[in-house]
Amino acid sequence: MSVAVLGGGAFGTALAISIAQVRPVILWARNAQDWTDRQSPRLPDAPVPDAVALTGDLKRAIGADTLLFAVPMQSLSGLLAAIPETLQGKALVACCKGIDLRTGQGPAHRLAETKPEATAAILTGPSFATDIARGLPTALTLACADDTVGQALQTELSTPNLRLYRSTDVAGAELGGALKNVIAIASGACMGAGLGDSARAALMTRGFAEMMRLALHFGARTETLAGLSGLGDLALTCTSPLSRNFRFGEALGRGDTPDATMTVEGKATARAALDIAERAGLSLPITTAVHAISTGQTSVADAIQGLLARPLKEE
Ligand SMILES: NC(=O)C1=CN([C@@H]2O[C@H](COP(=O)(O)OP(=O)(O)OC[C@H]3O[C@@H](n4cnc5c(N)ncnc54)[C@H](O)[C@@H]3O)[C@@H](O)[C@H]2O)C=CC1
Ligand SMILES: O=C(CO)COP(=O)(O)O
Repeated sequence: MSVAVLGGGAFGTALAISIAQVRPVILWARNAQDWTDRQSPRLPDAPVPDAVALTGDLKRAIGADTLLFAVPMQSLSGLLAAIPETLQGKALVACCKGIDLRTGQGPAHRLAETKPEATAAILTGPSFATDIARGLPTALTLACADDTVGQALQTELSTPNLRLYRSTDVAGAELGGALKNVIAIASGACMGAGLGDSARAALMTRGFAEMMRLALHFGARTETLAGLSGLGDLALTCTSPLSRNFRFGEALGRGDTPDATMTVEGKATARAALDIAERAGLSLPITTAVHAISTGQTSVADAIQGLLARPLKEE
């Protein structure tokens, strides 16, 4: 089975580097012609090996049997629109984290709705691209509703440093990976504002409660949220400055201007999560606060004060 990664950013490039250890892989980057020394502008110091066929030809890439979609969540529909071809019988693996603002769908559901002739899956979990590219041990969740396809993908995409755990809970994996980025912004804002580790622990814990509340409403399984794609990724992203969502929140907490060139999935995800929560009649106070600080509607100090002043309730 041939594999192609669509998206030459940090994560797509890192995945291609790792997969190239076990099989030839195509890496499609829309700006491949601008790369220097086979290095992604988004992942410097990690040249792709010769086992990676780097191309700017999308038609060549989608000829592979397994396609990994590693573009930012809000760009996924645009990429799919650039692929009018039928993808009959292929496996489409979403490698992005978020909720589509227009449809309220997670990435695997976007793939499934747009390309019903193919089988959709999602690859998500605690993994910095730089760690994967360096060959450091990483564990991810590979979720596919069709467990037979899931088993095949698990075998096909596991590498010496990429250990994949299989699940059939696509909704849970999608929402865990999406919502953890929102809480990571809150965690960064908390640390940037100097509120301390105890406050961060409270935000992570209550943020996980919001993740569970929303995900279980959409049929997710508790064990999925308590696994790599939920709690695992939450722990990683809320505690490391390698996280762009964390750094974005940290800058806001410090009163600095965040780096506008970074992909920060949690900003759009906060808005999208509030839209689906409102329709579901669910309260997400931390997500609400993150949206407010991310859009400049309130300061971090006022947002934290607002959370502390909420009516007392049972845990
Ligand atoms: N960077 C990381 O450590 C990890 C990232 N992810 C996820 O991977 C997804 C991609 O993020 P990164 O690679 O980190 O972002 P990035 O900012 O490093 O790269 C994004 C890439 O997507 C390309 N792109 C954007 N719109 C496109 C379009 N319409 N068509 C084709 N290419 C397009 C850009 O040119 C860029 O090369 C995100 O959802 C992120 O949450 C998941 C795990 C780890
Ligand atoms: O998803 C990631 C780690 O699992 C990458 O986190 P950031 O998008 O916050 O950099």
